[in-house]
Amino acid sequence: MSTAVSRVRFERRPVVIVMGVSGSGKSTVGAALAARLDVPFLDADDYHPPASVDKMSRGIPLTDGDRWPWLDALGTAMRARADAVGGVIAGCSALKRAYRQRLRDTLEVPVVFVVLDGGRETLLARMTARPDHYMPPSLLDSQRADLERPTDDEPAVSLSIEQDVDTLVTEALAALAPLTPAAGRYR
Ligand SMILES: Nc1ncnc2c1ncn2[C@@H]1O[C@H](COP(=O)(O)OP(=O)(O)OP(=O)(O)O)[C@@H](O)[C@H]1O
Ligand SMILES: O=C(O)[C@H](O)[C@@H](O)[C@H](O)[C@H](O)CO
Repeated sequence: MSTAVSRVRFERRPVVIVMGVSGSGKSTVGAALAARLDVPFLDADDYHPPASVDKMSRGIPLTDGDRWPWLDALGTAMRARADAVGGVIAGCSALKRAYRQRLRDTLEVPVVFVVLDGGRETLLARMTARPDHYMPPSLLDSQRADLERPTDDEPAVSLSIEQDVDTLVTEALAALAPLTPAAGRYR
């Protein structure tokens, strides 16, 4: 857990971005965490324009220029949920520090990044086994090259993906609980 995360106090309920490279489990862990916290889950995959999905499915990595409007669309949608419901979880690669800062600037409320971190072999195996996803395993190395892990001054909790989903959710809940007002705690 970073020093910065211990200073976060959620206003009502958790506002969290589950981040990591493709295949790290953002959609799976993010949705399970949101269900436990009883907050909406937004999958960043749903915010890409068709041209970006087409690009990735042809094995071409996205550029910063492709990603800025996508990050802004996701951040705006998260902000609306945070305002309406008090909390929200998103699954978003958020690979670079500047992307995370852009999301934080759009959100304007405290957010914690839950980083799903793991080795190339595990990631490749999970991407290869996954049926019907537009993201080809050939893009894993560019994802890993783009990844800038959060530093201590960013509000982030890092978890190892070499554990089952239930364990990851339990660990994330344990990290988030002290930051959450009692009335907003999960059921
Ligand atoms: N901790 C885990 N243990 C075992 N399998 C997992 C775990 N987390 C995710 N998986 C599986 O690995 C695959 C990738 O997970 P998922 O699609 O959630 O990743 P993702 O980060 O959202 O990927 P992408 O960014 O490419 O959409 C899925 O088939 C999922 O069921
Ligand atoms: O920033 C990016 O390159 C993209 O967000 C990718 O990470 C994909 O969207 C996702 O991982 C595949 O589903």
